[in-house]
Amino acid sequence: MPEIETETIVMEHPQIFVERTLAVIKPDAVDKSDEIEEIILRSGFTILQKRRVHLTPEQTSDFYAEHYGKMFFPSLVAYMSSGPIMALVLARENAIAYWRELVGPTNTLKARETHPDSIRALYGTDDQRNAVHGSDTFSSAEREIRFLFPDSIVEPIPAGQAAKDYLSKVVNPTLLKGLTELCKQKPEDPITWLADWLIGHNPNKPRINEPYAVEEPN
Ligand SMILES: Nc1ncnc2c1ncn2[C@@H]1O[C@H](COP(=O)(O)OP(=O)(O)OP(=O)(O)O)[C@@H](O)[C@H]1O
Repeated sequence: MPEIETETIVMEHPQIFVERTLAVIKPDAVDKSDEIEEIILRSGFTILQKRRVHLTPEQTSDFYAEHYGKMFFPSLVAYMSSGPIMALVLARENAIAYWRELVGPTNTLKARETHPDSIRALYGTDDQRNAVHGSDTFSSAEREIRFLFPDSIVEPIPAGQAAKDYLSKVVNPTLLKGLTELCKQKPEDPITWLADWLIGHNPNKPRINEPYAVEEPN
C-alpha cells in the first residue's frame, strides 16, 4: 500500500514589534527641527504626535528628576527651560534603542569622534547642549510621553504572550477562515482578494436589522 504523504503547515505565531519612544529636540537645536524630523522619517520612524512647548524650570526639574542632586542638574534645568523644545512621539520596530543609537553619545565632542553621523555629532554643541533627548527604557518612554502629552492615552502595546492572546481572540479565527478560503480559490491577486474577503466577513461590522413591518392602520 502506498504511503500517503501528509504535509503539516506550521503557522508562525505573529509578533508585534511596534514600539513608541519620546524624542525631544532641545532648545539649542529647535531651529533645526525640520532637518531633524527629516532624518527621523528617513530612518523609518512614524511621528505619531508632535508638540512645541516651553517648559518652566519646575516642569523641567520634574522631567529630569532622576538627575536631581547631580553637579550638572541646575545648569541642565536652566538650559532645558531657556527656550521652546519640540517633543515628538516616535514609533517603529525597536524604537527606543534605535532612536538612542541615532542620537549618539551624550557628549557632542565625543559623538563627533566616535559617531560622526549621529544627530548629536551633527547638531550638538557640547556635553550639555547636545541637541536631542531620547527615552532610555520602555517605562521611561511611557512616563515621558505621558509627561509631555498628558491628554494622550498611552496604552501599553501588547507584546509576547499578551499579543498572542489578543490576536487569538480578535483576529486569528476570522483570518484563518479567510486564509483557508484563499487556498481553495487561489486568486490571481491574493492580497487584494484576502482584503476584500476580510471586509466582507468582518464579524465586527455593524449589522443592520431587518426593519419591523409596521402595519398601517386601515
Ligand atoms: N557631565 C555633564 N555636564 C553637563 N551636562 C550633562 C552632563 N551629563 C549629562 N548632561 C546633560 O543631561 C542630560 C541627561 O543626561 P543623561 O546622562 O541622561 O544623558 P543621555 O541619556 O545621553 O541624554 P538624554 O537623557 O537627554 O537623552 C544630557 O543629555 C545632557 O544634556
